[in-house]
Amino acid sequence: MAVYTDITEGALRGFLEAYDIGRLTAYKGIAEGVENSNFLLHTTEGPFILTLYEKRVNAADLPFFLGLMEHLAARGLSCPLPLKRRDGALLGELAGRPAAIITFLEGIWLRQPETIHCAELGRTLAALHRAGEGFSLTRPNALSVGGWRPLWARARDRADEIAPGLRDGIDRELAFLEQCWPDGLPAGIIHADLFPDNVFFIGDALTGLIDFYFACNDFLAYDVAICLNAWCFDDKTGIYNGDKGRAFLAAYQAERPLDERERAALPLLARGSALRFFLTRAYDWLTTPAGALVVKKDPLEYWRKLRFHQTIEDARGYGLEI
Ligand SMILES: Nc1ncnc2c1ncn2[C@@H]1O[C@H](COP(=O)(O)OP(=O)(O)OP(=O)(O)O)[C@@H](O)[C@H]1O
Ligand SMILES: N[C@@H](CCO)C(=O)O
Repeated sequence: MAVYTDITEGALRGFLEAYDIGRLTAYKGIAEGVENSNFLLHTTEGPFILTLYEKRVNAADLPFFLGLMEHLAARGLSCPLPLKRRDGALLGELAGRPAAIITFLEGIWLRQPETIHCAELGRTLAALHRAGEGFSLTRPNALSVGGWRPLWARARDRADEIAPGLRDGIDRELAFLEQCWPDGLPAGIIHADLFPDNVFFIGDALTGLIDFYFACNDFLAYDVAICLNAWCFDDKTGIYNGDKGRAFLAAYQAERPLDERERAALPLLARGSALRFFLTRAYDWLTTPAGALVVKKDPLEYWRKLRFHQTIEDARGYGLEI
């Protein structure tokens, strides 16, 4: 559930006076998501999404996230557009939290994406990378190689409670990745959390991307590796699906071919991105109190994916034609 901060109708109506979006006719909290509080609003002008930014989002990053959505939407990417208040600001305050209204995107996210959806994703990820060019603000990726050790330090001592042997396994992997992490790959704006729950479809057509609150500047191929992890493994068996991987990579490359260095780095980037999601999940797993309303995500799913990537010698292992 993700309504951490409740709002009253009176406060909401007051907040909406700063906008030009018609009269409020209904609103309700949205249960999905774990980071922020989201509400679906209906006004006489249509549906909108209201987001109250919670503690894990650094308020200093909000101009980057909101500005980025504006930049991408202006370049034709289908993503929410933050609405300007009458005073021109994108951000206001509601119930003591920074708050913004963004446009509503039609579509639903797919619990079991198929090969055709992975191809749509590849095409759109490349479009996102192209559309991000020229965005004037920057935000380093706090969850890339430099951020992993501090995160690990907060989970390491209790890691074997998740599964015996994890502490040593992750120690070794982290040391290896810190030593071998590539540098100088093509970089730009990445989404950094493009999981199926952040991608909407109607039928087989991709209608838009949401949740840019991990977006940052990093290697573009790191985003590719995140998607291989999040989209191309079979949910039930945990086995890598070469058809999905091939379709995703071919569609991406049709719009933005990976260069030789990116291809060579793909297995490492896939290991790193699996470690990144393992670490945040492990931390949450160990620190979220029992009985909390948020559903904890399984860190071991990402440990298993990481172990698979350790066996991959080159990008052909993911279905990339070389
Ligand atoms: N622009 C939008 N149009 C339609 N629905 C939206 C939009 N933005 C958010 N939603 C709905 O709100 C839900 C939660 O949004 P979102 O994933 O951004 O929340 P979050 O708490 O920041 O997420 P996460 O836990 O994935 O980091 C989505 O699954 C979707 O149902
Ligand atoms: N997509 C992340 C959650 C944070 O958005 C995960 O599956 O671990």
